[in-house]
Amino acid sequence: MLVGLWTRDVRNLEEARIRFGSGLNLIVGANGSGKTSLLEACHVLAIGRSFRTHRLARVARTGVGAFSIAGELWDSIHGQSRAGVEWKGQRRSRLNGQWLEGHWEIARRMPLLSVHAGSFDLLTGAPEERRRLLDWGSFYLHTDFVQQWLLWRRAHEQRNAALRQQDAQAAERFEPVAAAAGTRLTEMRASVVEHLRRHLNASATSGMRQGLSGEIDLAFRQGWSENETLADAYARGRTSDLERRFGQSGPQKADLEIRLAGRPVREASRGEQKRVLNALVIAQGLVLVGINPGGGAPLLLLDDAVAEMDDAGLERLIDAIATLQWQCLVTTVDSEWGWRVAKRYPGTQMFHVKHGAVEPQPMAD
Ligand SMILES: Nc1ncnc2c1ncn2[C@@H]1O[C@H](COP(=O)(O)OP(=O)(O)OP(=O)(O)O)[C@@H](O)[C@H]1O
Repeated sequence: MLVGLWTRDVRNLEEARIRFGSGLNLIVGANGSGKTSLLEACHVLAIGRSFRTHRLARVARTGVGAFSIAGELWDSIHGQSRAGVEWKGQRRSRLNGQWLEGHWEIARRMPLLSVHAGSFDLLTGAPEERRRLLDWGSFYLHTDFVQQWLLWRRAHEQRNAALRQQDAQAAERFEPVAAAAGTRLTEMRASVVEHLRRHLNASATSGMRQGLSGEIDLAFRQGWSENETLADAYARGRTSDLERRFGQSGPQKADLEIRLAGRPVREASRGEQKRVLNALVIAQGLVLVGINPGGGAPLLLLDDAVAEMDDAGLERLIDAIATLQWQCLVTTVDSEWGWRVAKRYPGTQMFHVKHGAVEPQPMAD
């Protein structure tokens, strides 16, 4: 749970200090006030990346060239932790006063899920987006994920470098490690698909699926022929890989096919896609909770919740989150909608954002 957040020089937010509630937190403000920037700060703190840009430099307030974000976290395994991330030409992360090598340790203590304008890329964009979903799940489900992923990526890049240099012997030398780590990585990804598939059809997502023309189904493509091992795929493809100067099969080619009513979800309507996204995000959260009951509940970020969804769809999503008792930050320009939600779910916290300043809103009786 994200108990408190402090940010400096994140986009138009000069400085913000917030104590969040453990349930629904509504962030209300006009267009351009800084609502998405606040969610972006949470995302950077949790994952070390933004959901709006690959370049953290862009997150820093124009003219400043640096930003800092700190959070007070709580989970049932570690108790209270203090996490921080700052950027000044490069990213540095720290946990409980110690500088970290990467950002993994914070991600583990702050599992986060988000739905925002870019989330549609998961359904309609490049396979990379869906591989990221599979790797996200593998990270939480399997303790050897980081080790195997780093092993595979290094061996894969070394093999590709050898292919570029037309050195068949060197390429072959990296294949055993790439095949072993790549096979394990693929097993983990397949297990995530199984978990997601099960939760997608669970009762917790039934509200999100209501009104859809059929079932949501997932099919995993591992990145090479199902009829051979990865070691065999590397060996069989080596001559052709040398001609092309890069490896054509392996985990870097994996994809997840998402189908609605038997058709690729990219052909579904925007409203249907939004429901599929919402069902997927709840399924992801259930995967986390399933690993660590009681301690693994995610922080959910919903940017511009009212956009692109009918009232019934939105109501069912908020209902599901409230029932599951997950912490959730929801932004909206619609303060009337915000007050309605706050009235319906006791314990909801409300914040108002105006010209980059965030203020808690006292709740009406
Ligand atoms: N690096 C930056 N430095 C300063 N301001 C920035 C930076 N990047 C974006 N902005 C500005 O910050 C403001 C807040 O943007 P943000 O996307 O957070 O608004 P929002 O409240 O989510 O708006 P909307 O409701 O329209 O989505 C915008 O005016 C934007 O132009």
